[in-house]
Amino acid sequence: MAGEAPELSAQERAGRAFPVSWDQFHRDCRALTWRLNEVGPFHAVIAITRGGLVPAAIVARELGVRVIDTVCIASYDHDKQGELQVLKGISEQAMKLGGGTGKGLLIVDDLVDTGKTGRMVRKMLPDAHFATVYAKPMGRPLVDTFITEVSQDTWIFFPWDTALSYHPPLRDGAA
Ligand SMILES: O=P(O)(O)OC[C@H]1O[C@H](OP(=O)(O)OP(=O)(O)O)[C@H](O)[C@@H]1O
Ligand SMILES: O=c1[nH]c(=O)c2nc[nH]c2[nH]1
Ligand SMILES: [Mg+2]
Repeated sequence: MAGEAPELSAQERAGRAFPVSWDQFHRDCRALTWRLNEVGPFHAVIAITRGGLVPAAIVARELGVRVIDTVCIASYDHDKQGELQVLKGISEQAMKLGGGTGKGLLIVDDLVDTGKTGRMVRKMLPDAHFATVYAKPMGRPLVDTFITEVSQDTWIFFPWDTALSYHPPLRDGAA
């Protein structure tokens, strides 16, 4: 409708930016495994795709877990949150390893934001341990182990979504 303000994306609403480099992400994943090592051992890692794939690989390597499964969920179209869609569920084999309830399984994602994605996977595996690298306050209660909390109005920029680019100086005309 004419005159109506365009709907802001979750990223635009966030306001603050938290860019994460590959180095930083690797360090944060390693820090996460230090904590998880106190909780395990785990029979398998379940990565929430796609964001959970990178931390799942690092965590599984550090913890010596070789069984990795995925639960494929789509919600954000770039930065707009829509209805959750389960594109692929947890495999029968991984379900069996977790005794049907997820006991001894480790769910890994890059972050929890509103908690919508995490809540859906927790329902599938109520007894699993849920770990994320980053957590925002709304999703935090769902997570068993995480490394860094950022405010709800922060958008995290992951290294696989970004590239180096020119950044103008803070003061006008200083370029
Ligand atoms: O707590 P929530 O508000 O549900 O948001 C968190 C989820 O959003 C992102 O995934 P996304 O749906 O963008 O898909 P992707 O992992 O394929 O990028 C992120 O990787 C988490 O899985
Ligand atoms: O790259 C991302 N950064 C975020 O902060 C976020 N929250 C939900 N989904 C997200 N994706
Ligand atoms: Mg995701």
